[in-house]
Amino acid sequence: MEETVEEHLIGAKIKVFYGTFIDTPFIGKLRVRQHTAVGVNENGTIVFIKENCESPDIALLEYNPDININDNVEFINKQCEKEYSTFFFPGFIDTHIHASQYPNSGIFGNTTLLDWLTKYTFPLEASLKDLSIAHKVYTKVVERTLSNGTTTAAYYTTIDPESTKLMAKICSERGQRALIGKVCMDRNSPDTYQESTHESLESSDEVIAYIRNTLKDPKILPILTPRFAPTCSCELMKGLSKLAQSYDNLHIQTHLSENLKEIDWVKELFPDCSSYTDVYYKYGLLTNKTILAHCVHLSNPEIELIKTAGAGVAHCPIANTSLSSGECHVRKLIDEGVNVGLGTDVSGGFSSSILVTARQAHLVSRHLSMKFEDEVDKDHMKLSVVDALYLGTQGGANVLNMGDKLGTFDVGKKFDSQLININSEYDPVDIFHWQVPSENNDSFTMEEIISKWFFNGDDRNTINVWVDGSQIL
Ligand SMILES: Nc1nc2[nH]cnc2c(=O)[nH]1
Ligand SMILES: [Zn+2]
Repeated sequence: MEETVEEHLIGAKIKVFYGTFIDTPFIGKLRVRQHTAVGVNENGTIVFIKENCESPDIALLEYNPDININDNVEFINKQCEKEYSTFFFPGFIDTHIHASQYPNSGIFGNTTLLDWLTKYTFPLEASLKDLSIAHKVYTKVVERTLSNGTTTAAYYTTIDPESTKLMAKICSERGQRALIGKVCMDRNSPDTYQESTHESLESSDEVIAYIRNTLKDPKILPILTPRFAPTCSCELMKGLSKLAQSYDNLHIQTHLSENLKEIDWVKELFPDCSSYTDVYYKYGLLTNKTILAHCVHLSNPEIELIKTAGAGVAHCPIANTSLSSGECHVRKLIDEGVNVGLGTDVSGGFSSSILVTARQAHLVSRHLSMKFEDEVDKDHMKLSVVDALYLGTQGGANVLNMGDKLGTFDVGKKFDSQLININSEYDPVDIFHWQVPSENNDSFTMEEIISKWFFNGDDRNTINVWVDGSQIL
């Protein structure tokens, strides 16, 4: 017999999270909701939110008066006496990270992009063909990103399909939401780390088939990954574009306009294209599901192309400083209507934490502002703490074309969350008693408390993590 909708609701399991919820629904906006109950169904989707309610069971019964509270409900009560100190915050979204480069975090010396690739990066990536090494590295990077509150990541692996499948399996088993991309590069690469055009396309297809038909975890998605134009032939890029279309618009990720020498090289390699961005446009790789890492030196027509395509930018401020690439004009991109999120870009970036990356985005925007004469322009270039947190959550979700599913706490979205505690014995934030938000004039606002966490916090403050409503840390 078919269940009625009501019977289904009565029998269904539900989790009700209760406490303080903080998120950034749009750039510049910090939303703080206290004494709030958030109901999450078995699929990990938020089904109700009730603000300012005395207890979570009242909110639940309002949502469904017939529910059997004893059997079908799990309450996760994190409302503390010290309301300011423990709060749910959306899981961070890393829109650009090379899982395979994790062992080199912090190793870049004085190199810049092209010699860094040759000296450090290609040899390391090649070594992950050994599955036992790949297993160690990939297990560690997933553990590390999760402990820093990253619930979704767009990963690059290497050119090797077997270890790429292993990475997808590790993410699935550990419960992280991930886009997994086998790197494609069929020219201008070392002999020991290069594939033919045919191999690159075949093995990309093999990884897609594994993720879709064998792994079958809806949280794990394949993403086509032409490394960057200099290492991809026109045939390869055309082939990948076809592959993306044949699977109903697959995600694509690549690098764009990171370093001036790289840009000159692209001009030489593609004399028929009007710009670096035009290369990806011409070969069908610029879609509303394309993630473009860096975008430091874009011209106005390139920004227009990206905007029209609906592609997103992964801003990687740590890597851009470490490899001396330049400063991305994040505010300008946002003003022009381009989606921007944050990428750790491990190991061009030395940290796998989006909180550290957001901090760096904040600082880089101040360096950029110093180049402007006009006081209004100077100020406008600066990203606030709240802006940077937006980029690490909802901004990133928009870049992945998942803005309606991830990034904030709203009905219909997935419950991907971290629980932040900024008043535990070993935490590094150090809020003093007179700073605790209260009626007292000297106390801090919640925005100031968030600012202390933003600049001083680390993984010790991320005490739990949920993806799709399931606790995984
Ligand atoms: N930062 C960075 N830029 C790239 N451009 C091409 N490959 C890479 C890479 O691995 N890291
Ligand atoms: Zn990168």
